[in-house]
Amino acid sequence: MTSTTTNSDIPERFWTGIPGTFCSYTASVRWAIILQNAVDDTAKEIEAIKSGEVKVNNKDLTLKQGNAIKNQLITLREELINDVELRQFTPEELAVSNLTSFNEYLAARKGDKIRWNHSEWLFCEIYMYRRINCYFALQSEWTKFDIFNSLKQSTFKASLHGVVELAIRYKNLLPIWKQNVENKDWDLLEILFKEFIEISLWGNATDLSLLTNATLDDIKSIQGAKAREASESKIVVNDTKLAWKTIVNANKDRKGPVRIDFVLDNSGFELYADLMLAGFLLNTGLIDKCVFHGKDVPYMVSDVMIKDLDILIQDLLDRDFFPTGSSTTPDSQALDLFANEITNFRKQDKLSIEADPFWTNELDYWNLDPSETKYHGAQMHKELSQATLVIFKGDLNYRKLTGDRTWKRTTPWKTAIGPLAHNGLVTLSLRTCKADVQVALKEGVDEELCALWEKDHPGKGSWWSSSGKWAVICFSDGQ
Ligand SMILES: O=P(O)(O)OC[C@H]1O[C@](O)(CO)[C@@H](O)[C@@H]1O
Ligand SMILES: [Mg+2]
Ligand SMILES: [Mn+2]
Repeated sequence: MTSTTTNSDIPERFWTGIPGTFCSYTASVRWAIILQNAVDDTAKEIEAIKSGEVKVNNKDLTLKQGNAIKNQLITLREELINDVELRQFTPEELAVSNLTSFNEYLAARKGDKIRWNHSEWLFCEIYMYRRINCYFALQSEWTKFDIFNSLKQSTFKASLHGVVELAIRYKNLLPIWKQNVENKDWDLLEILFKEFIEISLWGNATDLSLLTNATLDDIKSIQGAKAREASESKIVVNDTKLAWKTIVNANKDRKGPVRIDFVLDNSGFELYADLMLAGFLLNTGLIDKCVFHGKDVPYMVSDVMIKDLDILIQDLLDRDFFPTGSSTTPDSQALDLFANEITNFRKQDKLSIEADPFWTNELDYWNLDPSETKYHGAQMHKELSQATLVIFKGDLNYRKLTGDRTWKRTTPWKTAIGPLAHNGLVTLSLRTCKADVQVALKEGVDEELCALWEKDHPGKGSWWSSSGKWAVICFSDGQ
């Protein structure tokens, strides 16, 4: 595993005890809120079962188990608030979930007395979601219950405006895409690639200003460029052109099927935006196959599980979920068309979704390398090596790519991603910035944005990178 960084100059990871960081704020404030929401949503499910609104096989047992889970979550929240030492997973928890790597981590640091507010952020945050998941996995009537599903669904439902906008744009562009399969207008395709990359990038923002009812001419017009310029100004590192070149080269000297993999982030609108990008790439013939990598357990509140793709398609076809009038209205037809497109892609095996345990353990992506043979790092590296390009979505993936370390913010991307810079994977990180870690900035950019953010957030200027208001698009050719 050749890496451009030697051990000595690899900085510490972000630590929940560093005062004044977004990381310590997350540990001391936000996690307790996330846990309280889980308690509340469990209580709501229990009430719905009691009232008969939710039908279950064995009502008494389900209610008894539900109350046990609710009390365990309340206790976990108290542990967090009392900043107790993190315990190992028990043998019965290990029996239902892949968690040995977490116990190894804790055993190796026994002396450090790892506590909630005294731990590496990356490990501790993921550990918390695994602790939550164990409570459900250990109760026979709750093993398939996704405690975050109601939040995932309510957020997606609220995205109606953006969902319809995108579906109509897709329907309008489809004929143009199909015309480009044989003789490609590469300039046009590049403009559309940039547009759909930005749609996927900003996935969780539903007010996609790019998506006014712009016609194709608008996109190519000055006005379109102005709209794109506005949103591009928030992208402080932008390697889109390098990713585009990779796709063009793969098309021009086709040595076999062209495949793009997505290491997914959030379900709902972000997954929907990812499907739009996949639809563009598949319908123009730029790629033959798209592989989505989701999570095997509920994770980071909103991350995609395989069942969430099925639910998304059902939601698009459900006139109650998205009230777009009768099935003959233009909006309903656009949603139905898109849902059927995705269903057909899956039937034709042009789109598949998988969920390996690697994506929900605490290992950072420096372990996405042939050298990691214990927890599927090598296996996933082999799997992703079949792709022309691997797109990593969102902030947590970015934190795992960079090891969530306290790098100088001008650290080159290829330094921050360690072995991934040289182990053959061609990668693109599409990240809305929601954490302290930030690299690959040009000289002066961080100072400028810190000063800007400081104005309205005294003492927290550097939290601009945790605000979700800026984004980065970072490419590595893996060579
Ligand atoms: O869904 P995303 O973009 O990965 O964001 C998840 C991020 O949200 C946070 O919880 C915000 O702090 C981070 O811990 C995490 O990296
Ligand atoms: Mg996420
Ligand atoms: Mn996200």
